[in-house]
Amino acid sequence: MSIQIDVKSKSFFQGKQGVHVLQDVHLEIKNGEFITIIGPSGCGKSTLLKIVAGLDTDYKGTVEIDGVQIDGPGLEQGFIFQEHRLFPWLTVEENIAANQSLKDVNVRKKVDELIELVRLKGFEKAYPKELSGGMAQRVAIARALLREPKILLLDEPFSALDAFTRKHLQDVLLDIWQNKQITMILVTHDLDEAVYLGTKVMVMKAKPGQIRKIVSVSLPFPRQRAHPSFQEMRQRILREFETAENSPLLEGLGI
Ligand SMILES: Nc1ncnc2c1ncn2[C@@H]1O[C@H](COP(=O)(O)OP(=O)(O)OP(=O)(O)O)[C@@H](O)[C@H]1O
Repeated sequence: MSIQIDVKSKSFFQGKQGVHVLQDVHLEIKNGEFITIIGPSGCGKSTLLKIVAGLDTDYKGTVEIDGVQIDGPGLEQGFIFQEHRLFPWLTVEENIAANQSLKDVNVRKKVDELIELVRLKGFEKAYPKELSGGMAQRVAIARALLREPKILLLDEPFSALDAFTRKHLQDVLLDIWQNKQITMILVTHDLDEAVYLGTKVMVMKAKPGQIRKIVSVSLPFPRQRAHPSFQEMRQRILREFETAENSPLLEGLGI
């Protein structure tokens, strides 16, 4: 599904104090694209994602999915948060099914397929407390996919995980994107992750949050992090941050 984002402005008000978070964010995302968003802390990445998810409708402008303006959360959009938000009292398969019955043959079939897709076979009956962080996040991804969203919105989904698990889940996500042809928007603080996954990397600037640059990444999948063309792309995006206003991000990248 294509997404037309036209956010003219977004502010938060606390009492009479207003924080101007987003200004003139215009972006067209084509069906099947994988957009990664990167930018300094507080520039409004999560706010923008919530607007596209229909979780925040209090802004000036419009967001359209396939030409239809959204006014709240819909079945088209799946949302994956930084923390997995699983129900601790439900097993893996029950969490994935959520409010649908596993006794329904169709639901059972879909849950089994998803367990296979997120590589959790053998853990169907496990409870969240028995899972690693990476496994729990895979359950959360499967749960979001059960509703067959056409758009998946991911807000720093792997940031709490160790580097090895993170790389593994990046590949799981690419598998899903290639198999299901879902339009993806992923917010990250990790430049490597942004370049590894995105068909386009959107670089934001802060105060107010705006698009600084959209860089197309035409490297073929699966991408090789050590390849010179990957490193060149990484450097090119990094240069977009080479201004004082974006220095907090550079610190976060350990550069
Ligand atoms: N519900 C809210 N009420 C008031 N202010 C908010 C609210 N949510 C976000 N903000 C403010 O809006 C700005 C943007 O927040 P947002 O979480 O979208 O940034 P971000 O780019 O995702 O940050 P980070 O990279 O640190 O997660 C911040 O200044 C934040 O304090």
